[in-house]
Amino acid sequence: MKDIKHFINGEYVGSASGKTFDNVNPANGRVLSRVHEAGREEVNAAVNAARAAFNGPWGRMTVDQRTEILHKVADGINARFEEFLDAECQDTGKPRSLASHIDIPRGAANFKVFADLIKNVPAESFEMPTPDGTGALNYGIRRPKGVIGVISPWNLPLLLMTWKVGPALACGNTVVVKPSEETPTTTALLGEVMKAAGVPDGVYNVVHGFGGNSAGAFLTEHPDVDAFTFTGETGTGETIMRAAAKGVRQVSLELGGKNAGIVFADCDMDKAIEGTLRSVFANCGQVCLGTERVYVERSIFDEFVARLKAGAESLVIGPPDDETSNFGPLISLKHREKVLSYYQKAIDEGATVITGGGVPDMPAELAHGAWVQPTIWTGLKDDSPVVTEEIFGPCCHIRPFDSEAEAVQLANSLPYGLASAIWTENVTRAHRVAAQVEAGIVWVNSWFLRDLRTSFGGSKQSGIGREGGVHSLEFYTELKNICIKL
Ligand SMILES: NC(=O)c1ccc[n+]([C@@H]2O[C@H](COP(=O)([O-])OP(=O)(O)OC[C@H]3O[C@@H](n4cnc5c(N)ncnc54)[C@H](O)[C@@H]3O)[C@@H](O)[C@H]2O)c1
Ligand SMILES: O=C/C=C/C=C(\O)C(=O)O
Repeated sequence: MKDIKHFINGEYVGSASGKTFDNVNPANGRVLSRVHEAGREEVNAAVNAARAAFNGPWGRMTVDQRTEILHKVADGINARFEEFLDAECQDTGKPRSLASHIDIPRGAANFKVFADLIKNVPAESFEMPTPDGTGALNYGIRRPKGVIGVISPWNLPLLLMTWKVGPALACGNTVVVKPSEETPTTTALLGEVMKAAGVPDGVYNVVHGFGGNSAGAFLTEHPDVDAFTFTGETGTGETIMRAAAKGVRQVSLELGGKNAGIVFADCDMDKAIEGTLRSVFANCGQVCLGTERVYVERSIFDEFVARLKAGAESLVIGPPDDETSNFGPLISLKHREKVLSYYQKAIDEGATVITGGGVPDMPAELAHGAWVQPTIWTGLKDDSPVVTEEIFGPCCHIRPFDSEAEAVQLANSLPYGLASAIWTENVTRAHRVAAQVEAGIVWVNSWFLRDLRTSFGGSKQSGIGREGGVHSLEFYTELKNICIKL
């Protein structure tokens, strides 16, 4: 059985305690590898290594030297594309067609984009008068923050981890990464790529383990980490924020959502169906940006529901190695219990189950996998937990609306505000509604269309701060003003 170890100061090391946990393939329930669980000792070693590399070789490099190495990291991911793809698909069960188009290419792009960006950020400067007439010049310079703690989730493991590590390193920081316990493999593999690309030892460190009372908590409690960047559940974000408060450390939080899709009668129905299908069911519904509430103008409600049902029923459920499959399992049996509890709640509350609602029949070799059916409901009340709480599964509730104002009010009715998708061919309406929807990201006639230079993040309980483009550089650097009296 393969062992997955921590990556500390350029070396793979096991846990002193000898403690390990199983990494399970959610498509068939088989154990893929044994993962070492970090104690305080390993976390401490990783943070110390990161600090030494920050004060040492990485901190001393020029921006050109650093960015050249980060391009090599991206090239290294691409050179080992199939290995990354296999690892990601086995850890998550997601279709190869998805991971080969999104997860792994974005893993590489996240290094290239921020390596290029950092070379092109202008600095601000202000000239000012002084009473003696000589004047003064103010100018800003950016410096890396130091050691960054990166805590990432399991749904897009390589993509979401590199989305943070790419800009953090480009800005000259060093990192200690705690990947999700469900998906440790690509984060571990990246250590080999870093080493081969010439990233100095200690710049990229990885500790494995769980959240509370394990590697995650030990990392956030460590006093020598300067800032934390986290993607995951809102409740975990609150816990991390509390830990970061000690020592007044900054946080960037990309949290949960309960995203609304708004479909107007003047939409292009083909586009709205195709986009909504993706936004509800891609990655088995485990995308933070995914749509779980769909509001449809009443005159097209029945047609929309019928066509989304047909689309959901045409999805091909299967494991990653089945090339025809485009719908994989959930991440774990534990997560399936949560999703199925909402499937039951919907029935208890009198929903009309348009399609799905249970567990699909799978062949014997996949019977222990975390499979669920793509599911659509109608008829629930607006305050049902199925409509107000993030399920993070392949399901949505569809509800009719009668006016634009009602659609906006419904979309804004929850404490989350991550993303929204609006479907209309009326460009004036698109601008008007997009401006009113309370979300950090609004797509019009598209979904998950990403330009990495744009801001990314959530409002309300969906997060704090923005990453992407210069916004990432703002988080991963400290801006200093220098005032020179002339
Ligand atoms: N806003 C975004 O960009 C975005 C993107 C992807 C996922 N998400 C959200 O992530 C969630 C799914 O991911 P998940 O289940 O892995 O989230 P999670 O919060 O359970 O775990 C995320 C990470 O935090 C760690 N963790 C858990 N408890 C911790 C603690 N007390 N201290 C330190 N670390 C701790 C976990 O081990 C894991 O590495 C969903 O809510 C989804 O909406 C948000
Ligand atoms: O599941 C959440 C998806 C997040 C996507 C990004 O952070 C991104 O595309 O940069």
